[in-house]
Amino acid sequence: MRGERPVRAEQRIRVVIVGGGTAGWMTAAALATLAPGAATVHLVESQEIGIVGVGEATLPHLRAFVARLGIDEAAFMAATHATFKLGIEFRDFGAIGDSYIHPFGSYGRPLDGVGFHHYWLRRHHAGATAPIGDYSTAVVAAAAQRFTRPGSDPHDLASAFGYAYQFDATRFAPFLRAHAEARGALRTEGLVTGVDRDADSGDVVAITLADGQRIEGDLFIDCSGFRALLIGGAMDEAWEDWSHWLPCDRAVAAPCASPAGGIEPYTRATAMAAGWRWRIPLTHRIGNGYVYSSAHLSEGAATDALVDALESPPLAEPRHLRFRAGRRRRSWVGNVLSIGLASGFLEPLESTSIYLVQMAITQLVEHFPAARVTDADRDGFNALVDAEYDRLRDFLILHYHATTRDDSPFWDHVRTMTIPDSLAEKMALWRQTAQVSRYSHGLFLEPSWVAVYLGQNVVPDGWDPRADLPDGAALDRALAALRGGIAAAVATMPDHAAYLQAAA
Ligand SMILES: Cc1cc2nc3c(=O)[nH]c(=O)nc-3n(C[C@H](O)[C@H](O)[C@H](O)COP(=O)(O)OP(=O)(O)OC[C@H]3O[C@@H](n4cnc5c(N)ncnc54)[C@H](O)[C@@H]3O)c2cc1C
Repeated sequence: MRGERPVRAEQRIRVVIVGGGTAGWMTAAALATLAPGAATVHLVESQEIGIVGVGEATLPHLRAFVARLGIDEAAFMAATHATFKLGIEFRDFGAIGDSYIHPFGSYGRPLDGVGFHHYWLRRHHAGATAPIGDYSTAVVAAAAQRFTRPGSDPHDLASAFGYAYQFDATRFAPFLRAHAEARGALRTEGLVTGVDRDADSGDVVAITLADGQRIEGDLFIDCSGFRALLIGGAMDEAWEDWSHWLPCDRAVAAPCASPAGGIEPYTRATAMAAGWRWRIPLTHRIGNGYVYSSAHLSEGAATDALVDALESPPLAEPRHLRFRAGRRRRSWVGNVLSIGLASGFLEPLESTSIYLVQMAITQLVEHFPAARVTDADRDGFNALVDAEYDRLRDFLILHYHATTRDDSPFWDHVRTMTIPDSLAEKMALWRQTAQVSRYSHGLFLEPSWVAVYLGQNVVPDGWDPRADLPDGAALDRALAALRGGIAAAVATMPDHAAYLQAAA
């Protein structure tokens, strides 16, 4: 599998996956479903070690994964106690008391090729008070706790949004396991204790387990989580550390009972003294956690702050997790490819980890060697993974850096720290021209950046001059009609909790 060495033409490629968390079973399910003629799949996991098992909020892309694997959405949602998600509400980030929703979907509609937010900025600077969220169907529906699946006409305002899921992460991997095993994936329970490498090529040829079993393969996928047994251990691939920009390195998590009333179709992130707290409503409980910087807060104080903030007593002992922001210098080295926490970690502020797993799997399936793996395949894969990680890193840093908070050492640090040049350039472009750096693929396109910039009070003084062309009164009427149309469309949507019940 290395360089130009042909793979064994007479057989399917033997894929060995180390790790049975979300990353491992997503990979196994995808390969068993999408490449059954090309690969055999053998997954090794150790229940003694267990899985991270947090990761309850997702992005709309997961729907495509579920659909492509032929998974029935209703069955998947029932098995994982899932709710629908229209975006993330950020509280207290730009300043204490502030709140905005980063929606899955656009604001308004572009007019004559000019983005809607330019028109909004023009009217905002003229004194108009309606927040930009009033022009997003996802924001208005989320705030009203209403939900329906979008229709197929993208020009219809009522359909101008996407949705994702909030689910019980401990149930996702077992659900996918059943799917993968039904399609021929093999599973072995055991602790990996050794890795055999070819002396000449450096490729991994086999892993050995504590009970002496030896499992050979052609392609090894490291889904061993933070342990990174193959990519970090055997291949010793360097780690690029980003903790100077993203200092949160701990989390404490605890579920609590759902309050009476509705179920919010959105995740909430509330800024705290030394990080932020998530709140994720599922059908049977609320998931909560405090992501914090251990340089600024002790474990005990973080736990107390989380428990104090819960709506009801915790349903389980608080769980403590440790991590570091960053990524492997290369995710695919030789015949070892890392997916999930083994390849990198970005805190869950924008629910990006499972997306990154999915993106890597999609690339793997697309690059899946028909006959041989070339350096170009590996380089192409690594370049895409790097680009995604680097852009997400900048997007997350923006949430911290774009603040006026000076109420704790943590917020003083992130407000005043030196940010990556790539983010400084993006912010300068926005401030000067109200333009968002464009890229054609990947995560978080223009509306997402607009949501966070405006939500955190980074408001440019100018806008695209073409937005000055329409007559002011006519523009006001058009904006009012848009708001009214969205409000009317949302008013016809069912209550989210009732919709879930009807769909169950
Ligand atoms: C606090 C926190 C909150 C998060 N929230 C979100 C979120 O809201 N949304 C989101 O998308 N993501 C979130 N994530 C990330 C998400 O949890 C992970 O991306 C996802 O669970 C994938 O984990 P994994 O499969 O890579 O690793 P793990 O779940 O750690 O699985 C590792 C596997 O490797 C196995 N293993 C390890 N060593 C050995 C060995 N020696 N022998 C055999 N097996 C071994 C383990 O048994 C396990 O099966 C969050 C992460 C954290 C830490």
